Amino acid sequence: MKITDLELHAVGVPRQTGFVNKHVIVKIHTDEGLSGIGEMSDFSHLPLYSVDLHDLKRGLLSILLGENPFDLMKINQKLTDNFPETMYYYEKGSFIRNGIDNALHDLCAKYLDISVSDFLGGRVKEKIKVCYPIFRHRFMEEVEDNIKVVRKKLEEGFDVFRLYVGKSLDADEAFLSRVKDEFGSKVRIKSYDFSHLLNWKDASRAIQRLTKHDLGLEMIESPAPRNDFEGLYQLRLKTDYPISEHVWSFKQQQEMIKKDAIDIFNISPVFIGGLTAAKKAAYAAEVASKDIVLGTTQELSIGTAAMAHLGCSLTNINHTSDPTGPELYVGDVVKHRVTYKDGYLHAPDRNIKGLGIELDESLLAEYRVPDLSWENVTVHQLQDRTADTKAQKS
Ligand SMILES: O=C(O)[C@@H](O)[C@H](O)[C@H](O)[C@@H](O)C(=O)O
Ligand SMILES: [Mg+2]
Ligand SMILES: [Mg+2]
Repeated sequence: MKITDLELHAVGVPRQTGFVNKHVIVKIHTDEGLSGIGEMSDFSHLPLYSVDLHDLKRGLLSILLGENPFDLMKINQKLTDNFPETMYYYEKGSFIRNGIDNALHDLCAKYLDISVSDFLGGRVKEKIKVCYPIFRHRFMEEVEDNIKVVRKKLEEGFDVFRLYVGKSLDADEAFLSRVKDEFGSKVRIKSYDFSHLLNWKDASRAIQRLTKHDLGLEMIESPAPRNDFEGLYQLRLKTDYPISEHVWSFKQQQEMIKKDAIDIFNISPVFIGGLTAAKKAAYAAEVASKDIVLGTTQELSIGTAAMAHLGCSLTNINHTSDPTGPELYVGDVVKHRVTYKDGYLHAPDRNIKGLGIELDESLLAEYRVPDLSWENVTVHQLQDRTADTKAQKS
């Protein structure tokens, strides 16, 4: 089987909050008549530059044309040579590699007439416990709106949430005590995510305040600037709560292992550049005796299905994971979205080959946007994933 062509389609899909995220849907065609689909998820993160899709397609074709999709290691090596790791969380090269690697997995599994999880090594489970995100409070008046989100999602079966914190600790605390008063033990908040906004000493003081409201806290995420391994290590000594951090390069993962800087690796294919790379990061974590959690950029259904296949094939996910994109977006580009039930992400039926997800061409056309260019967005909108333009005073 040889790769003969590639299609890249940019789509803009709004979230329930009104915030629009741009993704790229990938199709890889072969001389066997088989095609694979993938997703380069959520380009709507800082830094403010955009990828030119015509250029990208030309470059990727120069890497992929004529290759056998089963040569995953060779192709991934070529991709990494051309879209190298940069030690930056939201590096767009990783999103690009991920979309291609997703589609290659879909293609190879379809060719073999098996599901992607069987291609990845089989299943250890059928579903993954996940949590719904509560985006960062900037103002006290946002607390009641977020309580409404908890109320609604609890009715839909989500009993675990994670909370982005660190901009208004008063509001963070008010939210936590409201959750406790209204929902008691029916709701858990599994992590506080500082998103690298604070230095470790400020984060340490914030952790002291926020952990007074422990509602089932499993981890504290990104409580130091990116790549501040020493800061993470210092924090780890100061708190009994496990510290988690995203993995965005193998060098960074190596430094975190060497420094014993964290307890839990947050692994998502999009940030490390594909299923192949994510598997490697998960195995590295296992060798280093660290836990893992499946992270997210909030993918659409294709990206989420890829993660569900991966997650169900790994033996060392021992924390509530994060992928809930299809629950956040108002639409999708597939015939049937991935399934969430009782707070679990279910892997697509194992009897369906490939990713088990079918593109819907009319939805693809409906959400298509001409390119990945930026509309008017502010830094706080990008950091806090909100359509609200009201800025903080300080
Ligand atoms: O755990 C995280 O840090 C998040 O999922 C973070 O990456 C978010 O900004 C996410 O990517 C989103 O788009 O909401
Ligand atoms: Mg995070
Ligand atoms: Mg994202």
